[in-house]
Amino acid sequence: MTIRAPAGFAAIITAAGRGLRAGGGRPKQWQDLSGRSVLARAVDAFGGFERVVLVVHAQDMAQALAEFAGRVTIVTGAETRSASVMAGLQALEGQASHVLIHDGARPLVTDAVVGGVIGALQQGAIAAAPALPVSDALWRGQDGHVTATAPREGLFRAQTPQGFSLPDILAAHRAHPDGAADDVELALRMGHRVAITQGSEDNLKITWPEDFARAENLLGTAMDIRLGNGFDVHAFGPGDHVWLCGIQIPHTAGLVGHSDADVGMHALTDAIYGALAEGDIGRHFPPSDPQWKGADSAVFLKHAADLARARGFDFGNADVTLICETPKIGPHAAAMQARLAQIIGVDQTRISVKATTSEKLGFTGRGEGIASIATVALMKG
Ligand SMILES: Nc1ccn([C@@H]2O[C@H](COP(=O)(O)OP(=O)(O)OP(=O)(O)O)[C@@H](O)[C@H]2O)c(=O)n1
Ligand SMILES: C[C@](O)(CO)[C@H](O)COP(=O)(O)O
Repeated sequence: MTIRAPAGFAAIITAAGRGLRAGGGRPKQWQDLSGRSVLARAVDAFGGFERVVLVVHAQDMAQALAEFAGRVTIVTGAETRSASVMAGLQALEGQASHVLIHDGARPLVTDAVVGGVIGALQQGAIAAAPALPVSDALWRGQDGHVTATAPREGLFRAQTPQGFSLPDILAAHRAHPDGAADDVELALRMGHRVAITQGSEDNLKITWPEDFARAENLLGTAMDIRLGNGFDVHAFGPGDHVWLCGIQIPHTAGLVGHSDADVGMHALTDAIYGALAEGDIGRHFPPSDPQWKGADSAVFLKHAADLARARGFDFGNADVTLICETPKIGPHAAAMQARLAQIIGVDQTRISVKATTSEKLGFTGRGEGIASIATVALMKG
């Protein structure tokens, strides 16, 4: 159910930010959240409003028109959130009595939250906005240490949509072109009383990469299971040891590579990137970059594992197979499993390392190098 707004109530949805803190290939509001974009979910929440103005970045205008034309009025935003809001307000001037201003980055706003703001405005408030009381202790900190505590009584975490009488918030923006963190701050600067309405823990603002996983959990979407595979080969060359799955093994040859040439760890790292649709090691650690010359491949594996966790995934299991005639892997397999488990941060029982020969066939059979294949399962939900 989408709440039906009273006549004269309009909405502005701000979506012109670049989402730098959230990362990803494109701004957070355009990224997928369980099958629909963050922004599509935010826009849907205001489907019961007669007028909705969507503020987007100039670079996103084509996509916005393709996705939302006909449902909302689309205008171009500006450098700051306040300036983007101002662009939306100008588009609404004279066309509504009240406006609710909402972050396009808050996709899970509920009817109850929107209804609370509308209700307060209908009862005569010039401004009303949802918030939640701060429930954790508050500290000041510096250099990773607590320097002081701060009282939390009377403190709230501000959310959106923030609702206003349209002429009053327009006047506030015109009087303060320097902007503010949010629109309530501008209303306060004008001396308006702002009613606090009930916020919701579900109404999170997607800000950091891990917020996508939080939002997906709140949506209660089905478990997301990802499988990835990786394959790698390194040739033998001069040397007296090889690195395999993080363990140094004395050998009659070394493995040739830009990094430490740990073929097992590379295959596993690529399997994780594959499960995340994040390319391969070369994309994240280009071989053309001299800083990775001779690098410990644990750096690559840890990066991939951290990326999976940042996306909200836990490790189901990983299975690595080394393909070579020599050296013998069996005596080292347990140590390899332990080392891989340590780097990824999982119990050893979830990591398998095994080996096979290729029956003297092919390049591994001729002892020219070592190949490895790996499979990983990631789970979320
Ligand atoms: N110039 C801007 C900046 C922000 N916003 C919007 O305001 C909301 C809240 O801003 P924020 O979470 O800070 O988004 P970004 O500015 O995109 O994030 P970041 O600071 O991480 O780059 C978002 O929906 C964002 O798209 C906007 O319309 N115009
Ligand atoms: C408007 C807002 O979402 C209210 O909590 C918040 O002020 C936006 O802050 P940001 O620093 O632009 O993310």
